[in-house]
Amino acid sequence: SDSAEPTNGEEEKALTGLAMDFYKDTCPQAEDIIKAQVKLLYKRHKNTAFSWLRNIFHDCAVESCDASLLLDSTRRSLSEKETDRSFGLRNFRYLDTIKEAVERECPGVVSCSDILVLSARDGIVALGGPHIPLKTGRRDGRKSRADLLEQYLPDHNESISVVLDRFAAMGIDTPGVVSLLGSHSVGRTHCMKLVHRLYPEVDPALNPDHVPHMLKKCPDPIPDPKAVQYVRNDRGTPMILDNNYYRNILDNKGLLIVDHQLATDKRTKPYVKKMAKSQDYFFKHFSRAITILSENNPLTGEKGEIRKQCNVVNKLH
Ligand code: HEM
Ligand SMILES: [Ca+2]
Ligand SMILES: [Ca+2]
Repeated sequence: SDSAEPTNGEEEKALTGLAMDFYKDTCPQAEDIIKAQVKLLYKRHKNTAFSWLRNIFHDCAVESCDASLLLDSTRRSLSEKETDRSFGLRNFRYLDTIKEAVERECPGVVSCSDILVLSARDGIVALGGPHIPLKTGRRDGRKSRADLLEQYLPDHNESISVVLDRFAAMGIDTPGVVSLLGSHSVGRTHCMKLVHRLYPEVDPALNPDHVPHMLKKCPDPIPDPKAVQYVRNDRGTPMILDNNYYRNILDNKGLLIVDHQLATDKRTKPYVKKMAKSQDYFFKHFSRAITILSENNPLTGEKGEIRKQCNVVNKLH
């Protein structure tokens, strides 16, 4: 018979520790406050939405969605933010703004990891992407995972095999990976990560029509790491999370080696083509993959803590 019990919030919590609207009793306004802050901050600083989206990858894919990404360096440990893989991550101060707004209503209740995930969710909507219902109830970790980071985050020139393996380990399949890379439909890439495709010779895989623009934006073979020199990831619709990325990479205008490989590898190319044709198909897989990513190995129950300030762990008394 089909008499499966409908699951309610309590049962959900018992299974994964995460639940829809986890704070409904302890801070019912939490999600509305976050949404309102995201709207306000996005209006003033559009590119903070790129950061919110990138954060969910850089936090959740490294062991756990535990806000380890947000910790500052201490005398004893290097922060994840200061590693090479994190190059270009920015706008952390606006997450602090959101946290402060939530703390004013409900001090000590809502975790930085949930704020990180919900700001990504609401940021995706601001960028024109899908609304993705996501669970909450994550707690914050107490240590930087800078030492493990390279095991989890693929580099810009990684092979597709390695990329697929790393995401498969989190339960994300091939179309899921292809959809997540669609995030490179917004934002920018610094010349630091691009010059190896331009100097000493231009990578013949690059579309010759795209090269003059890249050379103009990145005129130095060895860019000053402090200079803010970059190329926009998607020249067509740089501020919108849409499927234009897939048309770019099929047209050999992908900036990173991984972007280019995604459009040429026989395992990923069929999905790239489908996503280039159908925004709905892209959004469907993107929503599913973001959900899985956001539920990667959370700290729940008694584990971890609710950080008071997102960039430092709580003091133990
Ligand atoms: C194989 C996996 C990936 C690699 C190697 C990769 C690498 C990079 C690199 C090198 C940049 C340029 C950073 C800069 O120079 O400022 C970048 C930008 C970006 N990435 Fe990825 N990425 C990957 C997957 C993802 C995923 C899964 C997401 C989101 C879920 C994402 C979101 C973004 C966003 C939004 C930007 C633009 C950031 C900005 O404008 O500040 N990336 N990525
Ligand atoms: Ca983490
Ligand atoms: Ca776009």
